[in-house]
Amino acid sequence: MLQVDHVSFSYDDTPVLENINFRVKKGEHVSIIGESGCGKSTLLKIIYGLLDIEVGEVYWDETQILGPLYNLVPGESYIKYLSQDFDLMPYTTVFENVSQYLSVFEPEELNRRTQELLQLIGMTEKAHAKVKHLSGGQQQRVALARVLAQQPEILLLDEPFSNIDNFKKNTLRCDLFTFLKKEGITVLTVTHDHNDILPFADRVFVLKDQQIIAKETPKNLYEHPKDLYIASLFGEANKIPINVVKSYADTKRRIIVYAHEFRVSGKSGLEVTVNASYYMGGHYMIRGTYEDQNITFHHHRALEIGKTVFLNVSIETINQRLNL
Ligand SMILES: Nc1ncnc2c1ncn2[C@@H]1O[C@H](COP(=O)(O)OP(=O)(O)OP(=O)(O)O)[C@@H](O)[C@H]1O
Repeated sequence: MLQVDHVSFSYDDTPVLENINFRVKKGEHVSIIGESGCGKSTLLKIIYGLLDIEVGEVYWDETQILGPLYNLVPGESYIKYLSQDFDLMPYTTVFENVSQYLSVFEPEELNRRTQELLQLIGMTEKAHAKVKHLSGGQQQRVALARVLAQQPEILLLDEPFSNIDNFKKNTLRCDLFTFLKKEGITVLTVTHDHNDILPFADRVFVLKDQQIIAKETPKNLYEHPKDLYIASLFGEANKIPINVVKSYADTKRRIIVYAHEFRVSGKSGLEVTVNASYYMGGHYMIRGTYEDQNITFHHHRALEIGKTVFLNVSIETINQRLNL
């Protein structure tokens, strides 16, 4: 089990993390999300032992993970950190990069394991290409296979698909997260992309103002976001009074509604003046105003600027947000 107890950290005099506490079970997959600059990468670096913490402790089972003051070479064999800096051997081949840490005394196993990992990252055909001739996205995939070849017990991934195009990303993330579960590897993934989180994470930790403000399953977090900050990590979201979309509701409570949950209707609901329509492929994203509040919603066609429309929300969505 990974145990992070009362961890606080500052860069010089700027506090970044304050009293962070959590446990991650063996084989669990946790996503760490939050706005840019909130300290996600810093947290991974602390767990890997790249930074010295002023307060708190990090343990993997019985072993304390210490920073560079106490441990000059970070990264014990049980833990691997895949950062934006891929740490590859550019003048050798993809195969050599991936197999470097496998035993040469078991050539068949070395070959089998390397081929398995090359297949996982979709690079079998590039096995004999030199790494320096690969694109950024291909190098990122090789870096991933290289850390997996070292069979870590815990894997820290910092934006693991940031350089990879959508076409490859969907297959890769599905194959990778299935592989990690099968191998029982504990994973912490820092990401901005909710497609990395919703289908794959067991739990999501949300960082804000130096603290973890939520530790939930992806489904709970998405369906019952505590505030707009959390909802906005999953897409465009709005906070509106219930009684405006359901006139019979005698409550002034406000709920969060994702942009795709609004329906445009004839004459009752949230009265919105349209300011702009943006083509998004499968739908238009419409920006408008209700009283002085900005509202974003989806619609199947563009709407005229200045037009007034009424938005409704289904009773199922309202009940879900109210936890009924
Ligand atoms: N080496 C450093 N020295 C000083 N400040 C730093 C250093 N590294 C990061 N910071 C600052 O610490 C804060 C947290 O940075 P961090 O990289 O952990 O954020 P993040 O949540 O991973 O951001 P992003 O999502 O943009 O990658 C930021 O304000 C950043 O500017």
